[in-house]
Amino acid sequence: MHIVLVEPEIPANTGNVSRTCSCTGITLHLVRPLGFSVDDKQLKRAGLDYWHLLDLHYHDSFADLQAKYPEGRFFYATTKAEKSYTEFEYGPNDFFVFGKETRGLPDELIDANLDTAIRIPILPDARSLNLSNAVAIVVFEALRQQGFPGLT
Ligand SMILES: C[S@@+](CC[C@H](N)C(=O)[O-])C[C@H]1O[C@@H](n2cnc3c(N)ncnc32)[C@H](O)[C@@H]1O
Repeated sequence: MHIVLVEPEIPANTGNVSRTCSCTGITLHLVRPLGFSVDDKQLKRAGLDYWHLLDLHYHDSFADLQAKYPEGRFFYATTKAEKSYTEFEYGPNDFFVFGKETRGLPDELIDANLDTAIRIPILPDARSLNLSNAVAIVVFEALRQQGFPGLT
């Protein structure tokens, strides 16, 4: 599976997501521009000593990434989705796309992909979950559905 962070801004969040990906064998894609340097201390600290396990790819734009994976099925995590993340059956070649901390995913991207936009239920008055927590919730549902492949 693949996690895509579109223009992440907070290094500790990307560090946490890196660690989740390292521990589960999920590929991480970072779409530029990033709001931090990849040498950032907070990024490294959150990822601890798991970096050697991480399959990490950088892309100059989301369109670039999609062009590299024409067979991929893309799910878009957003509070604006109508469907819950539990409504789909996920597979090993799926991509899960997450937006930046301040603004989320661009409206045009969501509007063009409403059929595979997924929402984690939260209270109506709450704005959103933390990015790295949202990633962990979705990833572990997808892994659970597939019997936690290769994990003990
Ligand atoms: C901090 S949130 C962005 C908040 C932004 N103000 C917004 O309204 O989208 C960062 C990312 O985490 C994911 N996220 C956070 N809460 C979510 C939820 N309840 N359902 C689905 N995705 C969520 C989305 O991918 C979002 O773009």
